[in-house]
Amino acid sequence: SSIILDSAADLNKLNLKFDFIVVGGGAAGAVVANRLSENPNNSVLVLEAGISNAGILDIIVPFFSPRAVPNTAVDWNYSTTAQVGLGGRSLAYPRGFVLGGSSSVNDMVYTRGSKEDYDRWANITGDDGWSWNQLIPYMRKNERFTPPSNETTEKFNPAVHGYDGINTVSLQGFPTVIDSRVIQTTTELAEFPFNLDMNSGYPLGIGWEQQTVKNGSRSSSATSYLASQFISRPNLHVLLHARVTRVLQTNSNNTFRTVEFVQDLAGEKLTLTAEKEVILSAGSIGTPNILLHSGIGNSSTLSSLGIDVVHDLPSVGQNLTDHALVSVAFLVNSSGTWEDAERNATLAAEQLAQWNTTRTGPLIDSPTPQIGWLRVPDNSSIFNQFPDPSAGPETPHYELIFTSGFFGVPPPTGNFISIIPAVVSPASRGSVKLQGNDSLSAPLIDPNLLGSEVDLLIMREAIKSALRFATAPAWQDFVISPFNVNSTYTDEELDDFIRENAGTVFHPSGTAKMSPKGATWGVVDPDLSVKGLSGLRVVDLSIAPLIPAAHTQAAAYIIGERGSDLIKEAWGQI
Ligand SMILES: Cc1cc2nc3c(=O)[nH]c(=O)nc-3n(C[C@H](O)[C@H](O)[C@H](O)COP(=O)(O)OP(=O)(O)OC[C@H]3O[C@@H](n4cnc5c(N)ncnc54)[C@H](O)[C@@H]3O)c2cc1C
Repeated sequence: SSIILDSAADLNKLNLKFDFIVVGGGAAGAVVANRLSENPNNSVLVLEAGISNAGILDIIVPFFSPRAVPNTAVDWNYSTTAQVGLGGRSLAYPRGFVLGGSSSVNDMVYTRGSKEDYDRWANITGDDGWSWNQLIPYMRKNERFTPPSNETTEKFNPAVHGYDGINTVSLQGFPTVIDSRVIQTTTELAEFPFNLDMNSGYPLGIGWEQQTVKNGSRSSSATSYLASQFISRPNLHVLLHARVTRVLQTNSNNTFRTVEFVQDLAGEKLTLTAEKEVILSAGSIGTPNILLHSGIGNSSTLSSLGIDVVHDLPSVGQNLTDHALVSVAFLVNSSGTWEDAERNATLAAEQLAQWNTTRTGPLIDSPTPQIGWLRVPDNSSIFNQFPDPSAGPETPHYELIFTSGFFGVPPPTGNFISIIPAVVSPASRGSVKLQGNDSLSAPLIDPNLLGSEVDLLIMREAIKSALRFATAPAWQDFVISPFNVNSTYTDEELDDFIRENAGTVFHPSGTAKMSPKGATWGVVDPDLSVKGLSGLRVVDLSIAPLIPAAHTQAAAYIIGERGSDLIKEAWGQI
């Protein structure tokens, strides 16, 4: 009996009390709901603003992930403020509006980040529980590593994976025209070494992508942590179309266990009170938005917006950090790139039929067969001007994402591949702010992409690196020429190219960041409880004090796993 409900009236009829109310059924929220409801004595409710994930082809078929967002029914359909670092452009800023949250709409790349990334969290928070070594058990609780049955260990290191976790992680199952050339390049150009497994804590080098795909379909937090065997627990309920507008004081002044929500944007405001705790898992945009509308934030800014201040916490919504990317496209002399099916409806229909009938073919994989993680050399003049923004010498400054097709809308003719550099240890910081006191209006989202000069300089180097990669002998009978940028560009021309073309990897983090217990800055303590309040915790990527140099879903899952244990610990359940 599935207990996913659509209407609060149906929930009320059940006449239940809930120990824990989880706000947002995304990557981290679904983990919390699953782990807390393992204990049959805990009654757990998830309030998810978005829709059901069931039956939506664009989020089930891995290769269709770029169609899932932006501007669809499963997207919050946000956009950013004008980005200074991008020449004043505003970008679409998708977030999953669906059970599973952004894990239901993301591109399925699964990367943990570096050991140094998490050790830096431990240093900043003063809690060694956030160090890499202590988080390994939580990485393994998340991961059910399931390489294709014919896969050898030439593509991964079996020793670093979890095999009994809940979320399936696999390797690409269908070959692409770039695979052998990318790997051959690692034997030809010393600056691009092969890395057998980028999830070992030591990501530097070029290697095979690991992806959240199970038997040819997306594995999201909704299909894994909220799979039927879990959602059928009598002590776990999920209410969809339930958009939390505020958390409210319960009884005493500093206790916040009551949530206010709406099901219909024009409808009445409903409230529910948790017996034990409310857990905000609404993500790096949703969580600060709820806190600010609740009067928890910078008191003078809130007052000026006409919001009653209940708790002065100036860091709420600050520290928004994201990864910028830009695509370097190459014209190639080969068929077998994405453009073939993009320009041929018959071929596209055949591929879908193959996926439908046998879960084989090109649609079973995310669009990213290989990835590289690289550093600007230590002796670069960049570091005479700016401190190194990375977590340490084993942590990348930038990433190269390899695809066997044109990233974005392809030109009318020609076959393409793309190498997509991204700045993964950025210095730029932005913010989530309110535009007014209407709790249903969209917040002002400023990721400040490439807003710090050092990030722009690193992006320049990353583009040059992508261009050098494609000059290896491995590409000589394949690449005809770079298509949208080339090695004759001056630094000024590169900067113009970046500002005109850069976008986001969709990794907003850090807007409710952790700090040491007792610190006057930060939003949550290392146990993820909101500073100065009781009954209220945050468990999602917003608590990251610094963005990991990685695609961020693994971090969100890890936070969900450790966060669940911290809650159980607080209630004497472990
Ligand atoms: C287009 C896209 C591509 C991406 N690609 C990758 C990738 O390939 N690899 C990778 O590792 N990461 C990727 N990411 C990022 C990754 O998915 C996120 O970092 C991760 O999902 C964050 O987890 P979270 O739990 O913090 O938030 P989310 O997963 O976003 O969950 C937040 C949930 O809260 C709900 N919510 C928000 N506000 C409210 C409210 N007021 N009331 C009730 N519910 C609310 C949302 O609807 C959502 O379900 C991508 C993201 C996007 C958008």
